[in-house]
Amino acid sequence: MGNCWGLFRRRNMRRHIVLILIGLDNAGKTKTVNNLAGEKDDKVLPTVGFKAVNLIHKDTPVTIYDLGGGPQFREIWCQYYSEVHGVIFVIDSSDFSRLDECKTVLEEVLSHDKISGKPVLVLANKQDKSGALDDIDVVEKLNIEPLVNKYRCPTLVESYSATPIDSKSKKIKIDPGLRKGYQWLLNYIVRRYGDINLRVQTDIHAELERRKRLLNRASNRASQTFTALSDDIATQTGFENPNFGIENPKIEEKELGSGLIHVKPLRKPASVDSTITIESVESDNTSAKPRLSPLFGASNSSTSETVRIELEPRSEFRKLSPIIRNKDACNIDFKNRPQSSPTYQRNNMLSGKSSQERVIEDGNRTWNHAPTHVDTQLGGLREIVITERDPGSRAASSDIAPSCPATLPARPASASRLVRRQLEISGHRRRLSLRYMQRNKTSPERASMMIYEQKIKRHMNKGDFEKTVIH
Ligand SMILES: Nc1nc2c(ncn2[C@@H]2O[C@H](COP(=O)(O)OP(=O)(O)OP(=O)(O)O)[C@@H](O)[C@H]2O)c(=O)[nH]1
Ligand SMILES: [Mg+2]
Repeated sequence: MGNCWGLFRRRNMRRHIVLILIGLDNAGKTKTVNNLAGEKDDKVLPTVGFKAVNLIHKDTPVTIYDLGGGPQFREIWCQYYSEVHGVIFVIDSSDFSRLDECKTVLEEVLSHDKISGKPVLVLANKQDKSGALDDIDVVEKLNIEPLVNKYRCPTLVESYSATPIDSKSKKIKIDPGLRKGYQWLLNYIVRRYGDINLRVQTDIHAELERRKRLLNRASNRASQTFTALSDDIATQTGFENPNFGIENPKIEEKELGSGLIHVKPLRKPASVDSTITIESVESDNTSAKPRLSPLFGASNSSTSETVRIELEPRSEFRKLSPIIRNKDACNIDFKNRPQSSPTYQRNNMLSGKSSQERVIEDGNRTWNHAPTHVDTQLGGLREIVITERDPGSRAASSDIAPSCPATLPARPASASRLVRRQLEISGHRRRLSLRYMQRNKTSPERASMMIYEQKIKRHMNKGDFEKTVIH
């Protein structure tokens, strides 16, 4: 029974020997492997990259990787080290000028942690050339003995010639030295196949894991870049155009503050969250970078007004606005900043003294007590009120206020156009544009409002605003 089990195991144990064939360029590696494969080659060309040759040794498949020996190809040798059971290192024993280079390269190979301890066959090729070093000379010149001892590599050095002596003979002759060395290497591996193969499989697994980690890291980087890129694209192709020029800046002062702006997302957000960005630029300098929002920063404008922005529909408002809605309120504005805000403190200093009440009519509804903020320190800050749309007046509020010029279409295509139009109407010296951005729900910035300053971006969170009811 024990014998049957052993036979069964032996039959089912699939051996596959993998060898690597390396050495300096022009050493005769390809010629050697062709010789082993029984291929007659009159002329061989330098190997670019690698070539895999499949042979059979006593029913065991053998794969030999013939790698290019040029300096540019030596870097890829190590990519094969983990999966090989043994090494064939070929030397041109007639080329004395490259013996030092050869010695350095051999040490680099043997010292590699995926090679150390594996069997190595050193072949001293081109014995047919006069003055070629034989195997003993090669051992001496390349200092092979201490080298292989140091890296615990079982090694055999054989001299041979890859060019058959009888070149006219049709039958391929394998040099006895080559045959002997090759047989020794394969027999050594077969005898210790279990141990060597265990090491090979472990090394392959480790290498695969390493490559997987690298790939994951690379794909993470790629997705981050993609997210950043798509955000950028969303910003650039959303609804705003920071360099939009005001076509008709000469508008009567009396029209200031008139009109109602409807802000609506281009696409209804489904699985993504949304952020609105408000920014302003000087209208008389279209190439200027966006400056601090007139909501929160200094303004050179001497005018003061209220720009109303209506968001619709009501259910979308939370998604769109960074402001928390009051439980019982239906109107929300930006005017109350947190108490820590310098603007808020300045407002308090001026509390009510400079603020006026203004009534703005949109034709259907009257906006009472919409406070216009005048901040002397800020040089006439324009106040922007974002108001939730009254659901009862959906149809009416979808129209532009009658006080707007008649040339305007009933529903402009985008929020930025609406805002620009509002500013054109008001003749404001500064331009405001709205950005509609979609962000992944998991993004921590999903409910933030970006205020653009000259060079830096400031993120305003929900907590930066207070809810207010406008009666
Ligand atoms: N005289 C002689 N020439 C040989 C022998 N073996 C190879 N050559 C010649 O040496 C040259 C290089 O042989 P290759 O087999 O291409 O050498 P290689 O090591 O594969 O070179 P790379 O692919 O560039 O790394 C060829 O011109 C061969 O004909 C040999 O035993 N004797
Ligand atoms: Mg070659």
